[in-house]
Amino acid sequence: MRILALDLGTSSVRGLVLDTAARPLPGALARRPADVKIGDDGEATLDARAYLGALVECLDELAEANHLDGVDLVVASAQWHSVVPLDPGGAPLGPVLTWLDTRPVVPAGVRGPADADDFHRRTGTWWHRFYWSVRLPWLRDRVGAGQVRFAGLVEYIYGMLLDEGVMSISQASGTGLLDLRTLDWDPEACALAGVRPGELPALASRAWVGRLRDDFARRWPALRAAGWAPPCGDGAASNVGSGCFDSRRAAVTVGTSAAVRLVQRAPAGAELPPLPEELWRYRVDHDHVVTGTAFSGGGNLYAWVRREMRLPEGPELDQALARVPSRGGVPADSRFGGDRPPGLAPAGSGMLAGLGFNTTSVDILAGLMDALCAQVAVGVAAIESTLDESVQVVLGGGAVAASGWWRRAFAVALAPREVRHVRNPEIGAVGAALVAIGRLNGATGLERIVRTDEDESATATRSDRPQYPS
Ligand SMILES: Nc1ncnc2c1ncn2[C@@H]1O[C@H](COP(=O)(O)OP(=O)(O)OP(=O)(O)O)[C@@H](O)[C@H]1O
Ligand SMILES: O=C(O)[C@H](O)[C@@H](O)[C@H](O)[C@H](O)CO
Repeated sequence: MRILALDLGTSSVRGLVLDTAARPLPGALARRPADVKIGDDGEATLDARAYLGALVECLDELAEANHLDGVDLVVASAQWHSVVPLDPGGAPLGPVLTWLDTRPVVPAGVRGPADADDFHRRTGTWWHRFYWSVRLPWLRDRVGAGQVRFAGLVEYIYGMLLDEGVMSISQASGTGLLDLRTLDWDPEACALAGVRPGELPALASRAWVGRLRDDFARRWPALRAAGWAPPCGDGAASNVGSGCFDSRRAAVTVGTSAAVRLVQRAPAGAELPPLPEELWRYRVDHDHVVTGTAFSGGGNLYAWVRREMRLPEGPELDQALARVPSRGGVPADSRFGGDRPPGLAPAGSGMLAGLGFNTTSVDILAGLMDALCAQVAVGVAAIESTLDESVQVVLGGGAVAASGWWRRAFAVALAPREVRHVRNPEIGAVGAALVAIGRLNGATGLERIVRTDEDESATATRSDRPQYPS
């Protein structure tokens, strides 16, 4: 048995083939960049058709190299919170609003949830521009009077590729419209969203399995008989792929964006664990919740410095960074993309301070990376506030896989906690596979988790190493 894992990320779309234990098979990876359109007004959108096209190209590439042979399960780690308006035939009526889009505003004159604390406990979210309770009325105003339904990016894609389009419990929880205990749409959140029956995707049952539509099965015959599992929210998948699926370990993931989260068992219908007021909560699956805080600045900060300043690359960058101690970069505010909920700072809230004639692009990068470490440290403390003991922290994601300096800065910011690191940058894909095959017990499929102070040890195997340039 082989597993095809799709990673529907923000800066790229990837398809990877994994073995039965959810270990990536060497060389079986196809990747296409995704092009987020960023506007000065807070726009951050993706073109749905172009994104689907990029995924189709990834699968064509894997099929061409016969990597899809023997695949019988397809899983996906997909970005949470995105939304695209669709016409009744499933065609996009506009671009996909991503998590980074800060334009939606709460409508004037509308009273929010009757009991904001209870709303937060039930949905794990707030009445905030980030969630569908605010995004759908804003989008509806823009698409005009015709018939419309709403889907996330992955529901649009599955709707095009598969014989039946549904929304997984994990993806639905990222909308902010799901009651996390009953696993049904929350009536008050849906009323705030102004959503009518039939305008939201159907929720996938625990046993749901999708199949490729005939035209795509002809294109990729190796996938004709494969079952497609309900997609997992990328944050949830990243925790599981980092080996963090119980209260002992929190995952810090730095991909395009960043987050710190804790997975806990909470079967459907059971009472949920306590939720600190500054943290969100979503679902991994029918049996687990994930609680945490996220930041819009992550690997995109590195991408910005690289694009806008003369940042050295590869070993030259590593050597220049080695001269900057942790907390030695310029004082910085990394909120270039604005606040994530519950914060309200708009896009463009980043800041650099203490610049001098000797300041280099590397000092600026270090300051921005350190600023994120400090935000994450506050998040870890909030997560620990509901637990009896402090957590072990596992770092993962493409950006920390590529940057030893960032890993060491996290270890300093999170001390005295034990900080470990997953070398494999494909934690989302691995995690989505582990969730789909029900192996949330750590027995198999996880890349070796190493201590950050063992990072540069000569024991790293080729497949352990980051696949991104430094
Ligand atoms: N040397 C480096 N130092 C810091 N960040 C880096 C480095 N090299 C790459 N990155 C960043 O890593 C990010 C890519 O990570 P990853 O592939 O996990 O993201 P993604 O899956 O697209 O994002 P997300 O999961 O948030 O949607 C990019 O934002 C890139 O700028
Ligand atoms: O846990 C997380 O990582 C966040 O909650 C998500 O908001 C992701 O950042 C988003 O899906 C973009 O990838």
